[in-house]
Amino acid sequence: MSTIAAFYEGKSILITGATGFLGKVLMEKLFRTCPGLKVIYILVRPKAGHTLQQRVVQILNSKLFEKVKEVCPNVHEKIRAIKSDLNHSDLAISKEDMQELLSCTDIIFHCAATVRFDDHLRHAVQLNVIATQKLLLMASQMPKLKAFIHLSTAFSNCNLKHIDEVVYPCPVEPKKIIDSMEWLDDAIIDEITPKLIGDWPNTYTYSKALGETVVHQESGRLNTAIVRPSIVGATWQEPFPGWVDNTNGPSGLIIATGKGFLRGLRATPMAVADMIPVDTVVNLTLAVGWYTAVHRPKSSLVYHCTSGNLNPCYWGKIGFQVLAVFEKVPFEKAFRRPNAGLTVNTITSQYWNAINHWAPVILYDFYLRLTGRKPRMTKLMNRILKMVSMLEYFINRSWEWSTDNTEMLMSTLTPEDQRIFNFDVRQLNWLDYIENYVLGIKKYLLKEDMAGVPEAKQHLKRLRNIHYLFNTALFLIAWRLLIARSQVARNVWFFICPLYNL
Ligand SMILES: CCCCCCCCCCCCCCCCCCCCCCCCCCCC(=O)SCCNC(=O)CCNC(=O)[C@H](O)C(C)(C)COP(=O)(O)OP(=O)(O)OC[C@H]1O[C@@H](n2cnc3c(N)ncnc32)[C@H](O)[C@@H]1OP(=O)(O)O
Ligand SMILES: NC(=O)C1=CN([C@@H]2O[C@H](COP(=O)(O)OP(=O)(O)OC[C@H]3O[C@@H](n4cnc5c(N)ncnc54)[C@H](OP(=O)(O)O)[C@@H]3O)[C@@H](O)[C@H]2O)C=CC1
Repeated sequence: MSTIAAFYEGKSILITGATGFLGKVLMEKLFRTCPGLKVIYILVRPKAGHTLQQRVVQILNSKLFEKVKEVCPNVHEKIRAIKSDLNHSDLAISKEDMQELLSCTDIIFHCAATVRFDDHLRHAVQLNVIATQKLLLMASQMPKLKAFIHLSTAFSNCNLKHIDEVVYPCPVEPKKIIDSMEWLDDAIIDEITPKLIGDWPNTYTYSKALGETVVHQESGRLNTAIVRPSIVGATWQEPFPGWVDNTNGPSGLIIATGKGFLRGLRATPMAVADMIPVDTVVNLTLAVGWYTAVHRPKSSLVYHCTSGNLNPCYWGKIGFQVLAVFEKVPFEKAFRRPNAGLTVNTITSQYWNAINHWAPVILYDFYLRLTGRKPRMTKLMNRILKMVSMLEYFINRSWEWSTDNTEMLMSTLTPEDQRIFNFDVRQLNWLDYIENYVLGIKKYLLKEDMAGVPEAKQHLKRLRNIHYLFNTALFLIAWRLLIARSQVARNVWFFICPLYNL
């Protein structure tokens, strides 16, 4: 039997962020491979008019959990949703629930976070730093606790080029930042945010760095570990390839490209695209949970869950493959034919924005207005270009992450655990992975049926014809204007015309 699965047998596990992208895959894998676990507590907040129970049922009824139901039919009995809001100063957990958590929890996986790049610093600090601190305080009162595993990001030190598996000191102590958030008003925070975050590109990466420091400071008293994934993408293998359920990171850009809105990106084709499949992150995280609890390393360890140094892929290659998949399996109802380019040149990128991004949507919105409909394309384009501008930082640079701890952990696993909890990215075939990723976006995010592919191809043919017609009309108008204004153009025209009459 798998050593890791045996370890989780009979354990009570607390997961934060279980309703998120990574949290769902973590829960799924735990239930599927460790059905002997006692209970998974999840901290959930009611959201969008859905109660806790409704949110749990929604997750368990999703496609992601189909295999779990076969292996662990009583899964709903093993999941216990605890009402909590991590934005709240006391995490808004009831006294009874708190009592149960304190006395029963064996392991904590802290995944909850705000991953928005443009979040207000106050909110980012509240969730990614203060809530982490509160959870650590809770953890310190848990007599049975064996390990506290904190999910961070490989980009928490993206101000450095080479990043080791250590917690780097922050320029300002987290405590000082937390204190200042209490008395500064939003406007002042807005003003000082750029100075505070310094070399970090956004409040997300900055607050995650502070969060790590908070975990590190507690590591003397608690058995902690930090997992740092890079850009998390769709599942590679488990429970099936290509599963994804949000538009963060590459997914949003792939949709925008496939639907024909995004026609160019300011990106460096030879920059390393350090993506990592979500199931790989989950496998490493579960192995880290086991190792930290059983081997109790003397100091708290950081694990890089990255692909660049073991099996590098590049944005140019990913871009080509994404477009190649669109040729075979296009998305439905595209606005324009998917065709995009990468450039490192800012002027070219601005030109593309004007001609390829703004001009078509402005024209289309004008047409919608003329036909009495509500214009909507300029708003959408604004959102896409905002997303692109936020991601540009990450697609124009390469980082080097050392992975000594992660490789050490891999060598510690039994061959069976290396297979069941596989996090060896050297085995990943990028072209296959990207193909499944794009198909996964189509199926699970856009909910498009493969039966609609012939119609989608037909639609693209119609768009191509419209494109040719439009270009021909544009050329004729331009030529006509030129002839009217230039003697040279008229001479060329009269020279060519007789040739046509021959
Ligand atoms: C030699 C040259 C060869 C050239 C070949 C040619 C190749 C060209 C082809 C190109 C093909 C495409 C290639 C893909 C490459 C992709 C590159 C991707 C780069 C990714 C880098 C990521 C770096 C991450 C580093 C850190 C990792 C982490 O640790 S954290 C996780 C990452 N976090 C995020 O990604 C969050 C980022 N998002 C945000 O911060 C915000 O969303 C926002 C600021 C961007 C936008 O905020 P806004 O308030 O405007 O919108 P929001 O509230 O978020 O959304 C509103 C609703 O709209 C939906 N939405 C958003 N985007 C899309 C979309 N694109 N498509 C569809 N729908 C979208 C969103 O879901 C919301 O819907 P509701 O929830 O229903 O309201
Ligand atoms: N996705 C990625 O590319 C990467 C992610 N990571 C890290 O992995 C972790 C998980 O990320 P991911 O799953 O992608 O993020 P998601 O945005 O998908 O999930 C975030 C989770 O946090 C929960 N949460 C947010 N605010 C609160 C709150 N106030 N109270 C209770 N719960 C809250 C969300 O709950 P709700 O459903 O109620 O909103 C959700 O479950 C994060 O720590 C992130 O930093 C690291 C590297 C890359």
